[in-house]
Amino acid sequence: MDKPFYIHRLRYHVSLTKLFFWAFLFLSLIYFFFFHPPSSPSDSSRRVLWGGADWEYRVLHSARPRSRAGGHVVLVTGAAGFVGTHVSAALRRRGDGVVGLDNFNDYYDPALKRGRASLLERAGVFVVEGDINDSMLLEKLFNLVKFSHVMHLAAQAGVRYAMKNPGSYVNSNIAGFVNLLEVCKNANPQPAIIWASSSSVYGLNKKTPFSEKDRTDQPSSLYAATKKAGEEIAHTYNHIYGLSITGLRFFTVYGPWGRPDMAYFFFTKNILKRKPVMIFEGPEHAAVARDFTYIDDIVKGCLAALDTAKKSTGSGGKKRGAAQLRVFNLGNTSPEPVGKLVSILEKLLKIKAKKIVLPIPANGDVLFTHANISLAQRELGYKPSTDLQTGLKKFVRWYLDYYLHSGKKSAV
Ligand SMILES: O=C(O)[C@H]1O[C@H](OP(=O)(O)OP(=O)(O)OC[C@H]2O[C@@H](n3ccc(=O)[nH]c3=O)[C@H](O)[C@@H]2O)[C@H](O)[C@@H](O)[C@@H]1O
Repeated sequence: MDKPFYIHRLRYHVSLTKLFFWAFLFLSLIYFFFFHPPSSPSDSSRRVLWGGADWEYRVLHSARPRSRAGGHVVLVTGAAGFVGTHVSAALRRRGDGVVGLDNFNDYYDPALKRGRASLLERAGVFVVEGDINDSMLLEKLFNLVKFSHVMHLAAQAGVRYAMKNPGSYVNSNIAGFVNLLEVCKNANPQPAIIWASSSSVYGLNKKTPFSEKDRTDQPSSLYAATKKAGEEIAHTYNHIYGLSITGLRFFTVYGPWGRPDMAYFFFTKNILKRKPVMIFEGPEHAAVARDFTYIDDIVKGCLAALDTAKKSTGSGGKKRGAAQLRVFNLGNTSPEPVGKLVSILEKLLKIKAKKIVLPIPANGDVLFTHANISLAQRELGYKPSTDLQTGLKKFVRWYLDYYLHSGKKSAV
């Protein structure tokens, strides 16, 4: 017996609905897997924030050295970062052409990064918003400007965060670094590269003070491992393409406009808010110590590394001769226990800290750092001159001014 007409119509509607449902699901999956931007804090490369005549004018203007004779033309990656801001400002102050690059990721309060970029803007440095993983952007910048140097300070920093977001370290410190070197090696002329390694590469090394000749094959955090990988990658690009590369192993850099994820910074915040600070200690109550190094000393070391860097020898991806490859410790040669850091802050803030002493968690932190700086002293004339008390005094003055007197909210 024939089914009534409305039954056929109903079936037709049901299969049409099913078809739409499956088509929608299929398209959603394609969008999610192929077009959905990744959520890593350091990846903003898919947002196009650059280009256009006005943008090009600003890049070219920023890249122009103050005097036409001499003067370097430097691309500073991570320019809105702590060290990047100070180095960019110092280069510009002495007349070099400086173009900044930063992805303004939200690893810590991006408002602080925007504040640093405004500071640079006023000093005549344009900070391009973009990612070191964006080859098209890097190529565009190198097509516009003949950079003599790249000061590569963009990185995923922080030792302990590597356990939470390992991918961001691989993305910035390895993939991003390789991407930058690929563009540098193809550039004509090739720039000389100075980049930020880290004292953490010494890892479980027991010999102190740490010398550049000591072993660095026992990293105790993924962060340290990616910085060590960077040093090996630098060797390869120097060897194959004739890029001149200088790695700087920074030792716990601190100071005004610093990083809110670092202990001295969030200890200050906690003490002011009457919240406890946790002081880590080693086995048998051994003090955990760092060779805290003040930002102005680090800036001098960075500029000296840039000024003594020899030219790369290759061009357009071809090596034409052996090129310079260097690595230097930039520390303070004066390790101080974390407890001492807290007692200096207590005096400067005139507030007693609520201290909780606890065993150092297995989170990648090392117990002790101490730089031997004789190589940097000899080759760069590097001579740190700021002790922890003096440096923290300057930091606290800035902190109070920036957060309390200006009414800004402190976010970690
Ligand atoms: O110089 C370096 O190689 C590294 O210095 C710092 O790493 P770190 O020395 O661990 O600096 P903080 O995170 O500020 O820690 C300083 C000290 O305070 C200790 N700490 C940290 C946090 C805390 O709650 N309590 C505490 O006692 C740490 O164990 C460490 O000894 C930076 O965060 C890294 O990006 C950099 O590469």
